[in-house]
Amino acid sequence: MSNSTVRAIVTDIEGTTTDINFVHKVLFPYAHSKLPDFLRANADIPAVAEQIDAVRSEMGAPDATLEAVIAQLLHWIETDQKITSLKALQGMVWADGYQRGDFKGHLYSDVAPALRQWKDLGKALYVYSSGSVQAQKLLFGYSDAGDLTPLFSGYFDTHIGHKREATAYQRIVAELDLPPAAVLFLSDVIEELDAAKQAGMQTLQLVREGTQPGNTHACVTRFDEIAL
Ligand SMILES: CSCCC(=O)C(=O)COP(=O)(O)O
Ligand SMILES: [Mg+2]
Repeated sequence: MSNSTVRAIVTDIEGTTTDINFVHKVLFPYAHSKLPDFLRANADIPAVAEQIDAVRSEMGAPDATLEAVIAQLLHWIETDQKITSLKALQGMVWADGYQRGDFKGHLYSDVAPALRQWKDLGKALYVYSSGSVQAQKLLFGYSDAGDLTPLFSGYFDTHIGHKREATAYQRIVAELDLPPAAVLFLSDVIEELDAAKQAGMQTLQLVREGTQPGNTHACVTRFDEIAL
């Protein structure tokens, strides 16, 4: 058992556990190519219809045709918008890709061993990503290190709030029922770390290849440099 003050760890995905290139060069293009036909085929399924209506609402166009909705979604993918309805629909499309073996969820080689070690030390592990909870479970469930979902106690997406807003982190610590200072947030993005720190959480920046280190949060380049 560890004596560290950290009792729970909340990790970002893109740029933290996972190469940004996997998200931008594999997942986003896959969604871009498959989403139009997925929507045309499944628009009447209630879970899909609900997200299509949410897109219309986000567009401020309640009567938008399905083709207009598709065009909007493709534009949001191209411009990497973190819009909850887009993220939900992407998760549905990626499910097919993972299940068919078109790709596996990329994890840096240091991630799975560290997660297992932290879990063995009694730390509760959570994910917080702009990707939907379904997309998070798929990435860790079909990861290139195997199914890591049993390691996690919970998942948060933009339903809890946006990642650059302190209120999202306040809600997460309330859900965890822990003092904020007992929760460590890991991310590559300074604005996310700033928001988590503002909520009272401990923070660490992951400086993976291509990430610019900041000077307001402690930095590591790999999960195995994190001593708990
Ligand atoms: C959950 S895998 C897909 C990640 C994603 O869609 C995304 O927008 C990345 O967001 P993050 O908050 O992990 O940087
Ligand atoms: Mg990130």
